Amino acid sequence: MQQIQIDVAVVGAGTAGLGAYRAAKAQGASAILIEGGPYGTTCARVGCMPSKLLIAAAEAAHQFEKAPAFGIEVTQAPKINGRQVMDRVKRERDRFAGFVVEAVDGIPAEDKLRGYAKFIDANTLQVDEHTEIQAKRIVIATGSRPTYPAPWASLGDRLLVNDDVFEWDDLPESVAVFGPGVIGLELGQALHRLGVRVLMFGVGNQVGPLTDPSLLSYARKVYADEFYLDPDAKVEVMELEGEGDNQRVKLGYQDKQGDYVETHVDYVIAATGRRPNVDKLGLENIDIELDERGVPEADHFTLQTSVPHIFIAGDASNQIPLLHEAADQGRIAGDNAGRFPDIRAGLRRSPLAAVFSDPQIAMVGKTFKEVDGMYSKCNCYAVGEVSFEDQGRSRVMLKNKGLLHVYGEQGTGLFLGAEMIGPEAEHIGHLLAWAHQQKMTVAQMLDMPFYHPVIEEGLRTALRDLNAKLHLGPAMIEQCMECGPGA
Ligand SMILES: Cc1cc2nc3c(=O)[nH]c(=O)nc-3n(C[C@H](O)[C@H](O)[C@H](O)COP(=O)(O)OP(=O)(O)OC[C@H]3O[C@@H](n4cnc5c(N)ncnc54)[C@H](O)[C@@H]3O)c2cc1C
Ligand SMILES: NC(=O)c1ccc[n+]([C@@H]2O[C@H](COP(=O)([O-])OP(=O)(O)OC[C@H]3O[C@@H](n4cnc5c(N)ncnc54)[C@H](O)[C@@H]3O)[C@@H](O)[C@H]2O)c1
Repeated sequence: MQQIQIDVAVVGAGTAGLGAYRAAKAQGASAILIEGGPYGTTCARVGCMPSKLLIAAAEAAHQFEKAPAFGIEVTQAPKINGRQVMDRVKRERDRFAGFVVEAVDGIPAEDKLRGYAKFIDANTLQVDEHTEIQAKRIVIATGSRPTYPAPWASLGDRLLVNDDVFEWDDLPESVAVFGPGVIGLELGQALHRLGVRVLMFGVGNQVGPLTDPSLLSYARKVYADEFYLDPDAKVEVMELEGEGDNQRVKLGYQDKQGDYVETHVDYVIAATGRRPNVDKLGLENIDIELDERGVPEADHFTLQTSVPHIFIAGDASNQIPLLHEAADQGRIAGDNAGRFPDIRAGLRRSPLAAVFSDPQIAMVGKTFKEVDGMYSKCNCYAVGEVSFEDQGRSRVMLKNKGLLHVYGEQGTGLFLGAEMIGPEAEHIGHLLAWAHQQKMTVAQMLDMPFYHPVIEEGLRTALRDLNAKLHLGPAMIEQCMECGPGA
């Protein structure tokens, strides 16, 4: 067995691991990057980028459906060429992943090791059967993987996860998507718009990451108006039928009226959540504090675990499984592993998440659930609201579906957070996150410029409503003419 002695070992060469490696090296430490799977990162290979490529194709197809409402006749139904759709998705995906692989190629060979690492003790990692590493400090950056109920595995290759979808050469005729969370909504709606028959099933009425009851019920309706979505489904039968190319998945479920329905789909896509890749790391060999999911507990600002020289970053940390968070956490964990024991608190930005469904969803700062949990006893928060159904620019563009709630603190007028389902939520979410990180009050946000006619005028309406409800500004004027028509 090869023996290696190193200052910092980074386990996992995804977004968090690459950042951790660079940050540790920048501190002058010797470092090694260990990767068991393919280089290229989850985000570029099977996550953010291919999903957005599929959505982009779906949006192009959807324009034809919207055109008649503007008076533009579409005389022939658009032909969606599934092979060409998937070809572009994979070609562009490979280009993005290729950039990452090129960056990894630029890392000196002696700093890279292929294979799966596991802990032998708190300073020793074994990589496959070929190498033992003695590391003074270790960063766990092993990412996450899809999780689904074990019995579903009996569906064999008719059960898919996101990774499999992006390997398709052609689009199937039909799929059942389980889990109307972030991945399910994005993939399911895109496939529907690309002509695939989509049935989407959830549990407990949850849709996307929303926690605000009004927005949740809006979301349930708006997506269900477009494709079959039952967020609290009762699926009684899910089994394989037929052989070879004729094989299908038979589904038996109670529809929303309570009637039993039987149907067949080509594939079941499990989008029922992800679990951190820490279960095969040999954590039982080290005395480390774990949370209820078996993930090492870590300080939010330093990413240090209960074992001082072990840090954790990215999806593996079970904190906020998003790309920009993985990048930030990787940098902080690597920097601290490099400079150990003189560790520093890193910058943790205001929470921001976006779902690229249509309408989009954005979550900023504290969620409704968090705000309500912290402030409801003293009755010291208020909610400002705008509906995008009558909002000027949204109506102009026929994107007038959605609702925005902004939360503020009574007394101080501090902006606490927001949940949104609606047009351009990815951009409104950024404005709100920047304001949140600057710790702005609602009044300060209202002092900022708003152009006309733009969707952001809807945000201004919600902020004015909030300011009034916080008793810090005048009551809302129903038809505010100086605000601009439809603002
Ligand atoms: C379909 C989908 C869409 C997404 N869309 C978005 C989006 O639009 N925006 C966004 O912000 N986020 C999105 N995400 C989330 C984002 O992709 C992840 O948060 C991010 O990629 C996590 O990075 P990471 O470095 O923690 O993990 P990864 O990039 O997965 O890296 C972990 C690496 O560790 C390796 N590894 C695991 N165990 C071991 C071991 N024992 N030894 C050695 N190596 C090991 C793995 O092979 C992997 O390469 C999406 C995710 C999915 C699945
Ligand atoms: N746009 C983005 O930023 C983006 C896109 C995709 C993924 N991601 C990241 O990936 C993470 C994982 O996404 P995800 O969609 O897998 O998880 P998720 O937690 O967002 O959604 C899982 C959904 O599955 C449902 N569910 C659980 N068990 C079920 C069952 N047996 N049957 C039917 N439904 C069931 C849950 O109620 C939930 O709605 C997200 O939290 C997000 O951080 C981000």
